[in-house]
Amino acid sequence: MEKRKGNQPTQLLEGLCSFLRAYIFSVLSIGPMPRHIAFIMDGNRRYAKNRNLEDGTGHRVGYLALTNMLRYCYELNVKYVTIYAFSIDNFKRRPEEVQSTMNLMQEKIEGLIQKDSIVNKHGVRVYFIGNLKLLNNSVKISAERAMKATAHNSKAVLSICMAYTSTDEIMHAIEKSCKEKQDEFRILDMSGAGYGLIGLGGIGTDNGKSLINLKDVEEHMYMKVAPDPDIIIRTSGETRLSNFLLWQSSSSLLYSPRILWPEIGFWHLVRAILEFQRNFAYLKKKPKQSLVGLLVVNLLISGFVLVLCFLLYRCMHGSGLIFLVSLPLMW
Ligand SMILES: CC(C)=CCC/C(C)=C/CC/C(C)=C/COP(=O)(O)OP(=O)(O)O
Repeated sequence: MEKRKGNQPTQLLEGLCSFLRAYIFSVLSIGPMPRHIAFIMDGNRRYAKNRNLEDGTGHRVGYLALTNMLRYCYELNVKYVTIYAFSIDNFKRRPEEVQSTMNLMQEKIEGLIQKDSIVNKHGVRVYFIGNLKLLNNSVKISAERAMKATAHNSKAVLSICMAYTSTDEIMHAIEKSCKEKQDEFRILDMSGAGYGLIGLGGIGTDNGKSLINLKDVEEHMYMKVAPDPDIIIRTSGETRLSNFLLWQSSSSLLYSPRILWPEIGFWHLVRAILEFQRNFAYLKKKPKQSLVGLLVVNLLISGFVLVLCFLLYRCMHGSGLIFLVSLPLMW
């Protein structure tokens, strides 16, 4: 009984926050919305180091930040989310560190399979993207189980890039495409039907046609499960892509807030989307639209947030005067 009473203010606050988010999201939706957001979750170890926390704590807090981000994305109806969870280069870290990161990943992947997990709650299908052969056996089995367990979910797609780099993805796609073409030739060779069906003069001939084309390669990219990302968010202020989605990011907005991944929050996502909307015409090569709509969106969000903060402050402290005085500092 006591427990329920103690939880009431928290529940009330949570309800208020989700109402506030719903309002802001509906205002944001006036503008063009991203279909696919990708995250480079940079700065987990630095977060722990800056706070003298144990090794690995940064990644645990980082996972909490990730679940919040996913929730906001799904509330916003962003259908595709991709995360850079572990790069092939990360295997070069100290073996104990790699092992403890893998243990954490496995624990979290197992968590995704649970009925009440964030992905099952929102009907999200999970894909593990990358050279999964490089993962240790138990993590690989968990990843495969999670893909199978969520295969019936169809509302959204979460791509978890593990043992991934873009160069590896591109090499893999080219190798697969060449192998596929070689197999086609072999079958035609054996049948004696000639190469007319695939429009080529056979292996080794130079008739001006490529052996493989763009479509073949794209067909074998790991990331073919999602459209190209509209926004890539990389924390810790870094503006490099670090071998992440290089093939897919030619028209993506890169947003790099100067915070470490565990510190990422709702407002960073809102800012990234506003930035995407501001640059939409440039990114998508569409004719420029009037900025009035965006201005209205900004004003509506800012006005609403200010009024709400003012009311909250009044409820908690009796007077809103200090709030109004400290407003310029907060903004
Ligand atoms: C379900 C699932 C797979 C969850 C992933 C959880 C999670 C937060 C992974 C982060 C992994 C990672 C190597 C981040 C980069 O930070 P860093 O370690 O490079 O930190 P630094 O930038 O401070 O060095």
